[in-house]
Amino acid sequence: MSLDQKFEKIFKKVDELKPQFIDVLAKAIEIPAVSSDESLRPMVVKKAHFLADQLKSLGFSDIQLRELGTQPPPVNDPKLQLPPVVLARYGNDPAKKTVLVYGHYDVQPAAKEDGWDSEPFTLVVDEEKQLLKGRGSTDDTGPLTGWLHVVRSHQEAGIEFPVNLITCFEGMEESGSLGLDDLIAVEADKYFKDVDTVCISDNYWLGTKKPVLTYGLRGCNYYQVTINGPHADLHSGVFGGIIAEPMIDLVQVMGTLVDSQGKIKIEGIEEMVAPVTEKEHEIYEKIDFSVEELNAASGSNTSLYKKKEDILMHRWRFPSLSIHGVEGAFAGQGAKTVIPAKVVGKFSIRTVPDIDSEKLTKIVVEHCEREFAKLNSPNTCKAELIHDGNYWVSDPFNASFTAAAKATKVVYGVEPDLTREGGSIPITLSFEEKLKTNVMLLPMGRGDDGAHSINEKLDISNFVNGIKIMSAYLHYYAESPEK
Ligand SMILES: NCC(=O)N[C@@H](Cc1c[nH]cn1)C(=O)O
Ligand SMILES: [Zn+2]
Ligand SMILES: [Zn+2]
Repeated sequence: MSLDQKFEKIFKKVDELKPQFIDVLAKAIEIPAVSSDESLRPMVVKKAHFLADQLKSLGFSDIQLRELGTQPPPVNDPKLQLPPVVLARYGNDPAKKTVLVYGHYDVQPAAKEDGWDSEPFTLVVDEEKQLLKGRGSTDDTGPLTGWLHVVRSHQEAGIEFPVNLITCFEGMEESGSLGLDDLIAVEADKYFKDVDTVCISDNYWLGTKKPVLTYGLRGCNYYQVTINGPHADLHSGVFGGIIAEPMIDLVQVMGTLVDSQGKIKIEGIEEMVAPVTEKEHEIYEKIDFSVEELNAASGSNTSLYKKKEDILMHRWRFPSLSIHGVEGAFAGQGAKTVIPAKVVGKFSIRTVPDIDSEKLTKIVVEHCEREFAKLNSPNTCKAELIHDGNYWVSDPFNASFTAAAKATKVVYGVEPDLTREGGSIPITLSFEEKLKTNVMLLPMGRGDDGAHSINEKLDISNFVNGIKIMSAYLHYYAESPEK
């Protein structure tokens, strides 16, 4: 049977099975697997078991829920267990290539009060807009379950699976992939011994129309600054003006990190960024993107840059510093006259070549300490790294990218753009280095999916076509003469 004939059968099955695939996604999304919320850790574990059950019913073998030990500090509960990594195999034929598919089953926090139109952990199938709405729909439960549907479509279409598949599904990606590095190192010569390539579907098209393949990610170093003052929250009428307020100190320290144009004000970071090369400019010219698409995705007109090249460079190859929030501060409605006793400011820096993570942390911590010292406050200040994750840049013309480009052409009828991504998948570089294989990023969703935001969605066409691309990719990769 020719590849085209195989694709016809598989794609037909994907279309037929769409309602069942959506049903599996709905069940997975129902589990609020928020890795950053310690109280929800049992839910993250529950989702791991849900996936293991799905894999079992599909006939995967050697299914392991691998424990990673306790979560390292800073953490409230020092005995908090990390969620397990779900390892499984589908096929073990030495004559076939082996593809490791990575995805994460944990999600970002979400609450209706944040502004969602519906309950975030109840999948909404919007027939009118043809989209699936719910936390994790695009990041990353939708794409992760896509791999399971690839297997089922092959089974029901009666097409031999072209490769050996290994899953590595983790539950801490949104919290820095804690513990996974060590597991990959330990299993490099065991469970992952025969892996020829790694495919990750956990990012998005740049815009809304053109499919992309991704060959670069920024890293992410996440920090917290804790300012400790009085023993308890106090009445601002009784104590205001006569005690040193932690929140006043914190906003001053945080105010020295970045300006409103996005320029990082911490000395020593700019010097570590690799210079822009002449050749690089050509890359941006070819990419299909505009400021209008950025505005549409952000739902605003707040872009700091108007030119495509500036936007892409600042998303892909320059660092950025974002301020995320303050734990312990009054954040409700109304006018509570409180002086918070202890506040924890959270910010992260997206890192790029050639920023050294350890050096960056030293610079950041010293900067915060220096700025706090200037305040002459009797409060205490501690700045620390919560987690870091490496940036990654690859060759976009290896066998895996070539196979994915062919698969995209078969499904969408166009050559994908080759993009980098502003976001991070902390474990990507570890796979490349520890397994000595290449890694390819094959996004399923679109740039306006609202990952990490309210009303996160995945277009039904992206879900269905994504499963078809994943299927075709495995066939093209299996046929490729190189690894
Ligand atoms: N889809 C990838 C993603 O959202 N990654 C997170 C990873 C991360 C790092 N630190 C906290 N989360 C991202 O924010 O880019
Ligand atoms: Zn993700
Ligand atoms: Zn995410």
